[in-house]
Amino acid sequence: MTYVLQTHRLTKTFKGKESVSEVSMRVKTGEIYGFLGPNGAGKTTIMKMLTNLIKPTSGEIELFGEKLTPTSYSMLGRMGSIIEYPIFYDKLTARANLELHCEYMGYYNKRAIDEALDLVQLRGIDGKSVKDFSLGMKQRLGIARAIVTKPELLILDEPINGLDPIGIKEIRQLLRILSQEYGISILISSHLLAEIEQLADTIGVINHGRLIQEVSLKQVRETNTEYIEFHTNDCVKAAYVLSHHLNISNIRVIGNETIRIYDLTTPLPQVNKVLILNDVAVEAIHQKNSSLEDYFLSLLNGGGQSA
Ligand SMILES: Nc1ncnc2c1ncn2[C@@H]1O[C@H](COP(=O)(O)OP(=O)(O)OP(=O)(O)O)[C@@H](O)[C@H]1O
Repeated sequence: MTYVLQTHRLTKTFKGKESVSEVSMRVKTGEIYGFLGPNGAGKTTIMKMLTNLIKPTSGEIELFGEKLTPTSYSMLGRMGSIIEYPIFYDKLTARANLELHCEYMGYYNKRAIDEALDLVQLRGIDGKSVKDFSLGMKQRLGIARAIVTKPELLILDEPINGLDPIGIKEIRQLLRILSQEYGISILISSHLLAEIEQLADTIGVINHGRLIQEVSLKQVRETNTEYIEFHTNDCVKAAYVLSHHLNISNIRVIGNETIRIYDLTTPLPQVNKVLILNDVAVEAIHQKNSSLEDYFLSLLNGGGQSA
């Protein structure tokens, strides 16, 4: 397994307050990694450090297997990014903006601009001034600018924020093409699970500057589709009985009185019986379907610890 990007205890402090705290994340080469967290969680700050726009207070960043330093210019040339809102020279045309960017990056390949414009479906209107572009068109032009120099890694900060459903679908399709057909690794952030769950291979959940969880979506889907839930006044004892008498380890304790069992190999009546036989008071035991949303919400709300 190779990683295109890794951070080691990455931390950023602004005026004595930690906005990013000891984040150690790993993005596999070729995957789409979704950064999920509410506004203010620290996503943009991390992305700014990854692209050398701001300097970490402590910790390390490794890109393409090498440590990022303030002078890693060649490494930055292997990345494309949109951090916060993409800014253009408004009076210039879309094509002129891309030409300027290529010049700035020292990248000279006449065909690359046409290819990037084709990919984001702006080829026919690339002679228009950017000031006449809609938000969706600007986002697509931002992606064209990020990919025109043929990067191996794309870093996109909320690229679908503010777009209508059609615009969101277009960007999603485009990112899938970039990943699957061009083999570009992508790190994308969003505060909405629905926006990235259809796209990402791995999700890193971030809240209050900390990486709470890094999981493969496939794994989450497999383990969180169905579960048995019950209430009890002794979660510790219940967890012990489940583990030692029924050999069930995939459980989640929610708050003080609720337990979820994600391993459904033992039928509900049997679970109930064994708990009662071992003097665990069980209330309202039932089988439920969980959604990905429940799973991530419980992480963000601080509830749930894997036993
Ligand atoms: N230059 C700065 N000076 C002081 N505080 C900052 C600065 N940049 C970011 N912060 C703070 O760091 C925290 C994380 O902000 P950040 O923008 O990284 O979050 P985010 O997850 O990207 O959220 P959003 O989606 O709203 O941008 C916030 O509390 C923010 O106020």
